Amino acid sequence: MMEDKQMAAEASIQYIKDGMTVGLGSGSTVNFMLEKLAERIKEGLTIKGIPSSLKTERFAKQLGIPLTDFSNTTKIDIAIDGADEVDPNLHLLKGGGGSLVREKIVDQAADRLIIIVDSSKTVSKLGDSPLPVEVLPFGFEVTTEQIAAFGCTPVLRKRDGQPFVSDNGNYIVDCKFASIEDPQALHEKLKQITGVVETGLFPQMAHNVIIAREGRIDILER
Ligand SMILES: O=C(CO)[C@H](O)[C@H](O)COP(=O)(O)O
Repeated sequence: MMEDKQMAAEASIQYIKDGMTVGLGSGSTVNFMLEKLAERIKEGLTIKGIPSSLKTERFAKQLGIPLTDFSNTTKIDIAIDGADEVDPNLHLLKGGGGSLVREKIVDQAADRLIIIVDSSKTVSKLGDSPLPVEVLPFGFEVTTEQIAAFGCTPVLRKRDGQPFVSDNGNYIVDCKFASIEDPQALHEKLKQITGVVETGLFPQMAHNVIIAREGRIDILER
């Protein structure tokens, strides 16, 4: 049986039309979307993708999806991306895969952002998972203390015992808050810290969220 992530991913393909520039998100759910998109392209669909991570870029190239970049166009018709948490207002928490900065640039450039998730990602309030925050490596110790002052427990993300390094050469601090009452306000506060590059809070950005739950699809609209 098709898993829910794949089902949500495939349901997003209907929104992609001939001639579009498509923002390609990151993560395992997006990878299912890329596989289906590659099939449509082989059947004759003409699109160009702008990837939001080096991983997505590599996989899209492997699948034969034509790519472009912001040096050719700054207009994205539609972006399709995953998320780690989605609340009832369609605010998102992202960055579990560490691609939040490029994802936000791509998602914000899109006329329409479609999020694809399985039902495990739906929450009544954001903050069950730690909030990923991308920080400059220089002075990350200071930046992390300043982030903690907003009421969370920050943990520097590591891989093989070393700091995880994002596609942009930065670190990620995973910040566990008791709960996130106002995602926009928290995002704005964190962004005021000089060493913070970007937060994984994406409030008021998704136009649609496609949720697959035990083989059934729900499409939420903002
Ligand atoms: O924000 C992300 C990466 O930075 C991903 O979209 C998010 O982690 C969802 O991943 P998956 O589809 O593998 O569950």
